[in-house]
Amino acid sequence: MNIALIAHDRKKETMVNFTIAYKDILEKHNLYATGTTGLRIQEGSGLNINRFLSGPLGGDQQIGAKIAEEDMDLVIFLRDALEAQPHEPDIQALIRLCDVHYVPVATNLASAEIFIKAIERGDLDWRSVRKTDMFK
Ligand SMILES: O=C(CO)COP(=O)(O)O
Repeated sequence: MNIALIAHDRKKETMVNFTIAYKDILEKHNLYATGTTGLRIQEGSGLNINRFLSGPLGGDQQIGAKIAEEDMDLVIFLRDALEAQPHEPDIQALIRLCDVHYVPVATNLASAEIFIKAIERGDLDWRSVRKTDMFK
């Protein structure tokens, strides 16, 4: 399964700790991240991450493109809801595309933990069916 991991600056430590805590699950999947988040995860957890550009430089849009192409199965986006981001339109666009394409998206740690356990149980296995059938 393809999983995107994104965190705003004040949530990056939480993201790193999350990936360390769930490394045994995450390492079975293809992991993608925006630039700085990906670097921090790699350094902190040792997980292998496919890194895009930093968010403000277009990384959210690059992940959005994968969502639009039905090539992303889960997005964990630990947003900072208390600080304005210069690239807010990109963030909104990414989340909008998750809704358009039925991609589960967790925007805080509590929902991220539920999704990661759901993946382990196989609750998101329907994604592979959608990928092959829906956009033929
Ligand atoms: O800004 C981001 C998401 O909107 C994250 O980008 P970085 O991972 O490069 O900090």
